[in-house]
Amino acid sequence: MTYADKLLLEVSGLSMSFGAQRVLDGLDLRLPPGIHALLGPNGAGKTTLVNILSTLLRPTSGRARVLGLDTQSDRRRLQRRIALTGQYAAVDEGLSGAENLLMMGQLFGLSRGVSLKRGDELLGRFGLMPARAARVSTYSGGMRRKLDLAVSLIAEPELIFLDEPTTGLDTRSRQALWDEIHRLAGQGTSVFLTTQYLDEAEALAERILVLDGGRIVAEGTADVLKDRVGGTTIQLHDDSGRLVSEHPTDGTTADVARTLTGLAGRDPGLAVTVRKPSMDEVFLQLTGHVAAGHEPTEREEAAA
Ligand SMILES: Nc1ncnc2c1ncn2[C@@H]1O[C@H](COP(=O)(O)OP(=O)(O)OP(=O)(O)O)[C@@H](O)[C@H]1O
Repeated sequence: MTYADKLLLEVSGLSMSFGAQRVLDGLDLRLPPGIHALLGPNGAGKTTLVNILSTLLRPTSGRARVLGLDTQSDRRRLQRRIALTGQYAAVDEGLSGAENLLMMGQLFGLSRGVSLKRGDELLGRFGLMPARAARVSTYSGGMRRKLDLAVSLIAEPELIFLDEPTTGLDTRSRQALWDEIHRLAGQGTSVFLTTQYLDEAEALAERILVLDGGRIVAEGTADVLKDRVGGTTIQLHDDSGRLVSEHPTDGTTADVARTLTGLAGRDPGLAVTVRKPSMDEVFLQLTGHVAAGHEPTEREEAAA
């Protein structure tokens, strides 16, 4: 097995333009198997990248290998090993949930019996058993999204692309999807998801990629990205909550104790907080603008 075979994704010099608009601008990426989140604001090019990686779209230039296969020349072979769940549920409205799963299972070469069995397992896992025989046209948005995910999992892909999987879902459905993504990862399926939500990227992904201006502007674990933006600090506040001073720390008990010993003599009455920058602050620092759906805090406005 070559090194490239062990990589989940390998992208070099990838660019995509629509007319005069350059959406991706010479992207380079090498990712191992695992859960990866592509984070970026509206229009950053997340869907465009996912569509290229999942073979739906041909890049203007550059190349991408997924699971060791070229997205253009090995298109067919690659399509059998990946699944894509889009922002808009792509299931047949006229069929029931069970029929959609049966159809997709058979399309992927599974027998009728196996398709039905696996389909019912998936319906159960997503809490859709009561709606098993109901037409999808009667499903709520959240139910459709879950069915969409179930449909893309029936062939047990090695890699699943989830394009903004929880956009528009209520908190409970969102949590159910998060749980399912963790479960998938636990059984060895890799996940490449896009999101505009920092908390989602932080909760799910081992590695976060920040896409902005057609390029990956940062890459790493949530902790690594937070460290790039100044890391952990000890903050001291007075009675009225005003920030009096802020001191860098590595966050360990030894370092916090040492720092506080020095400070306690000077300001014995102040309140202490040990604080890591939020993913929102990280996003602002890395891209120069706030993330979608986020009201900037005073602190972030000051930082901008
Ligand atoms: N087929 C297309 N033809 C022309 N322009 C396109 C096409 N697809 C995408 N674009 C443009 O490319 C840019 C990036 O779009 P894309 O959907 O990849 O962004 P995104 O990061 O997924 O955004 P969102 O979070 O809003 O889904 C946008 O300005 C969009 O209008």
